[in-house]
Amino acid sequence: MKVATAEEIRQLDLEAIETIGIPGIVLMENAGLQVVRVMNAHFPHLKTQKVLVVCGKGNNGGDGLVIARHLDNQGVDVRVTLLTEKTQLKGEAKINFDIAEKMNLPIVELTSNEQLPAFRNLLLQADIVVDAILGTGLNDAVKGFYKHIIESINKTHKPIIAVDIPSGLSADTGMVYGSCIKADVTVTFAIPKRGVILYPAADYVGNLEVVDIGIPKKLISSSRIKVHLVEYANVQGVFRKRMPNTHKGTYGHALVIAGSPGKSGAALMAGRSALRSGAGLVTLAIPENLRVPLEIPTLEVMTTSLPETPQGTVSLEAYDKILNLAQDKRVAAIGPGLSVHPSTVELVLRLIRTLEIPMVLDADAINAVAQNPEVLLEAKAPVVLTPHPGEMARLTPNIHVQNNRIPVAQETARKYNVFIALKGVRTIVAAPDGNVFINPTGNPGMATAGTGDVLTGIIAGLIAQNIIPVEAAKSGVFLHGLAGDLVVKDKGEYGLLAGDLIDAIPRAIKFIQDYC
Ligand SMILES: NC(=O)C1=CN([C@@H]2O[C@H](COP(=O)(O)OP(=O)(O)OC[C@H]3O[C@@H](n4cnc5c(N)ncnc54)[C@H](OP(=O)(O)O)[C@@H]3O)[C@@H](O)[C@H]2O)[C@H](O)CC1
Ligand SMILES: [K+]
Repeated sequence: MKVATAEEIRQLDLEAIETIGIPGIVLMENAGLQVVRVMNAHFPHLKTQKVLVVCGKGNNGGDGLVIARHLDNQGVDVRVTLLTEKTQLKGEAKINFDIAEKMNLPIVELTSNEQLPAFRNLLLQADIVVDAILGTGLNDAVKGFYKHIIESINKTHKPIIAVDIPSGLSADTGMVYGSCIKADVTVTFAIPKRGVILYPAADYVGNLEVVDIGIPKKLISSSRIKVHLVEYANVQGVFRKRMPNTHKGTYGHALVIAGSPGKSGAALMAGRSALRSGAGLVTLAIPENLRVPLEIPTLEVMTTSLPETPQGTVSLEAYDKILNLAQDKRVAAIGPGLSVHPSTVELVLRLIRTLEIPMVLDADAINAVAQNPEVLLEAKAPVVLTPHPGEMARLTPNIHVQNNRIPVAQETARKYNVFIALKGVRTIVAAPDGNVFINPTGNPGMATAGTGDVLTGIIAGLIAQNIIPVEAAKSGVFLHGLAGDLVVKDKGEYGLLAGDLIDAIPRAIKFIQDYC
C-alpha cells in the first residue's frame, strides 16, 4: 500500500478533480460518508449517543460538516462547533456549511479564548467527539486557541474520531510539534499519510481505518509515490512452498564474517538465523581464538578460522582466505561483533571493494564504512546495510536521523547505490531507485541485545536462496518483526531474548505462508 505526504495526496486529489473530472464536493461527500460508516461500525449504539463535531476552517472542517449532516439524517443527536467565522469558509467547506445551516443543524461559532468555557460545556455534554479541525493542510505547530481546543478535547477522555489525521499531526514526518488530538480511531482517506504510520505521531492515531473516497485506483497505482507500507501479500512470494526435487545446494551457502573476543554470540546468532531462514548451508568465518569455543554450540553451522590481530579480532591477513571462501557462496554477511580494530576495519573496506557476491553489512562493518562511506560506490556487488539510528547517524552526520527516517534512508540509498534497512520502530527499507518500504511488524520486546544480529542473518539467509536484495531486505525485516510478535504473544515483552527470535523464525515463515 502506498503511503503519501500531504503534497502527494493533494496532487492525487487534484488529478482526480481536474484530470478525471470527479468534483471535489463528491470526494468530500464520500469522505464524510465513510467516516460515518466507520463510526457506525465502532459504535453500535451511535443513534443513542450525543456527537460533537469540531470543525476547522479548511476542507477537513468541510468533511466534518458532511459527517454532521449524515449523523443528523440517521437521527443522531449531533452538534457542530466551527472554529472560525463562517465568512472565512471557502469552496466545498462553504457549500457544506450552507447546506448544514439550511438544515438547521445546531452550529456554534467559537473563535476566541473567551469562548473556551462554552466549548468545554459542549464537550461535557458529548459522548463522542469528531475531530475535523486540521487535516493535511497543517502548516505550523498548533498554538494559541487551537491548542486550547485540542487540549480540552484530549482531557475529556471521550472517544475521539479523527478525520483523515489527528489534528496537529504532521502528515509528512511522523512528528508532533505542538498539541495533537489523541484519537481512538483515525479514518484516513484514500491512502495512509506518512504521519499516521511513523512514530511518535502514530501513537496519536488509535485504530487506523483507510477508506476509499473515490480517487481512482489507477491514479494511485500510477502515481509517483515511492513510499509503501509492507503487507503480507508483498512478502508471501518470497516464502513459496519448496519443490520436492531440491537439496541444500539449491538454497545456497551463506558466509558470515563476524565475532571477536566477548562477541562470539553475535556471530553464532547471525549464522543460526541464516539457517533458520532457509539457507542451505552457513559457514561462520571467525577469528582463530573463537574456533574452539564455538565448535560445540554451532552444531548445524560450519566454522572456519581466520588470522587474527594481537587483540583477537579478524585481521587484514584474512583477506585472501576470505576471497577463497567467497568462491562458492551466494552472500557474505559481515559485521556482527567484528570490532573496529584498525586492521579489521581495513579488511572490511577491502572486502567491500572486491567481493563479487552480495554483502549484508551490519554493526562494526557499518562503523568501518562510516570512516569512508565512498567505499560503497566501489562495491562490485549489491550491498545491504542494516544500521540502527546511531549507526545511521555515523553515515549521515549532518542530519537528525530519527526526525527524518524516510528521507535519510532514501537519500543514503540513492547516494551510495545501496539498500538500507534503518532499524527501529517501523524499520525503513530503502532501495537505490528511491523506493522505500515501511515495515509494520515488531514490538518493543525486540529492543534487546542480539536482535540486530538475527536480522543480518535472516537477510543473508534469504539472499543465499537467490532472493534479490530489495526483497530480501523487505521480507527479512517483516519476518524478523513477525517472529518477535509471535514470541511476545506467548511470553510477553520483557523476557524476549534474541535466541527466542531465532527459534520463532520457522513459525513466522509458516504464518506468512498461511496468511490470507
Ligand atoms: N483527497 C483527499 O484526501 C481529500 C481530502 N479532503 C480533506 O481535506 C483536508 C485538507 O484540507 P485543507 O483545506 O487543505 O487543509 P485543512 O483542512 O487541514 O486545514 C487547513 C486550514 O487550517 C489552517 N491551519 C493550518 N495550520 C494551522 C495551525 N497550525 N494552526 C491553526 N490553523 C492552521 C490553514 O489556515 P491558514 O490561514 O493558516 O492558511 C488552513 O486554512 C484533508 O485532510 C481531508 O480531510 C477532502 O475533503 C476530500 C478529498
Ligand atoms: K483532523
